[in-house]
Amino acid sequence: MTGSIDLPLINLTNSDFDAAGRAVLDAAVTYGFLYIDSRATVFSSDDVNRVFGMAEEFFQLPVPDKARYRRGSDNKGWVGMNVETLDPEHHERGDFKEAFNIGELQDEKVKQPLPACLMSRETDIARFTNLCNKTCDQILRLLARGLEIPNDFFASRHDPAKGCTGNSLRLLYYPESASSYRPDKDIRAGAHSDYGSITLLFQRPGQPGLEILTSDQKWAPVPVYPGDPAEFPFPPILVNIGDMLSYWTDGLLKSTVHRVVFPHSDHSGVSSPARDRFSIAFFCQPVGSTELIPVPSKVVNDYRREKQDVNLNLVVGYGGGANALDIDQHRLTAGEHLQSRLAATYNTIK
Ligand SMILES: O=C(O)CCC(=O)C(=O)O
Ligand SMILES: [Fe+2]
Repeated sequence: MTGSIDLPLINLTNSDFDAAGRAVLDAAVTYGFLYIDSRATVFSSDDVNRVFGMAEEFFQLPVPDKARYRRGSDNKGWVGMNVETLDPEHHERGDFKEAFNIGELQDEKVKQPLPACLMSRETDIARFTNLCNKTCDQILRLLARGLEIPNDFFASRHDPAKGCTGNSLRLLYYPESASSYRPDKDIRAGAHSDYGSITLLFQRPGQPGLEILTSDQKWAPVPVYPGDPAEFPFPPILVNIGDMLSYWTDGLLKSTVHRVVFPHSDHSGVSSPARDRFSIAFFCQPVGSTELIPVPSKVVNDYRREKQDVNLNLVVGYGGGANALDIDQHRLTAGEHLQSRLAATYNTIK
C-alpha cells in the first residue's frame, strides 16, 4: 500500500475545448482515472441523492424479495453476496457485496422486472441514465479532441440509435463486515479492470474504499474528495477508462486495475469505523458490433511506434484484460469482449 493518489480534477464545461481535451487525455494516459468536478456537471445533488436513496431502500429488502429479481443471462438484476468474483485468480470466495444491474432503457422505460421501490422511481432512473449518457458523450468527445481525431469518432460509436450498447447502471452495496466476514478471504470488490469504454462512479461522503494499482504495482487509495469536501455539492464523479478504449488506442489509454477494500487502519493503528459503502457505477459501452481496432490517430500511431522501439511490456495482471492487446489477432467486437469478460467473472467458462 502507498499514500493516496492525487488524480486530476477536470471541469467538463471548460470553454477552452482543446485545453480540456488535452487534460482529459493526459489523465487517461497517465492514470486511466480522473475526477469530474461536481460544481460543473449536468447532475444536481438531488439527482445523485435520489438514486442513492432508492438503492438504500432496495438493498434493505429481505433476501427472498431481492432474489425474485436475480441476475439472469442478460446481466440484468440482483447479484447477491459472494456471487460475483471480480478477481477469481486471487479470491476463492465471491466479492463481499450486493449489486443491482439496470440494463439500457428504451424510450425512457426500464426493460426488465423491477421491485416496487425501483419501479416507482422509473422517471428518476431514466433522468439519471440520460445524464450519465450525456456526461460520457462529453468525455468521449474530449478524448477524441485530445487524440486529434474527429470529435464524434467515439461518441457516434456509442449512439444507441445505431444498435444496443449494453450500457448498464449498477447500484452497489458493500455491507459493513458481518459475522460471515473473513479478513483473510474477503474483499469488497476484487482487483479488476472495467470492461467497457468508460465508467462513471458516484460515491458517498465518508464511504471510501476504492484503490488503484499504480504503475509501480502498489495499491493507492483514491479519496472520495480530491480536496475540501465543503467546496463540492456532492463528491466529484470518478471516471475510469475501461478495456475497450484501451484496446481501441493500442494501450495508450490505460484501463487501470482497481479494487474496493474494507476501511484500513490509519497510521496510528486506529481502524476507521466500519461502515456500509454504497456506490453507483455507470458502465458506458460502444454499440455491440463496433470493432475494437486502433483509432486513426497520429497520437496513437506515435505511441505504437515508440512502444515497438522500446519493446514495452504492458501489464496484463489482476482480473485479466487490462491493456492487453494483440492487434494481429482476430478483430474483437465490443459485444464479444463484453461477453467473454462477463463469462469469466461469473465462472461460466467451461
Ligand atoms: O464500488 C466501487 O467503488 C467500484 C466498483 C467497481 O469497480 C465496479 O463495479 O467495476
Ligand atoms: Fe470497476
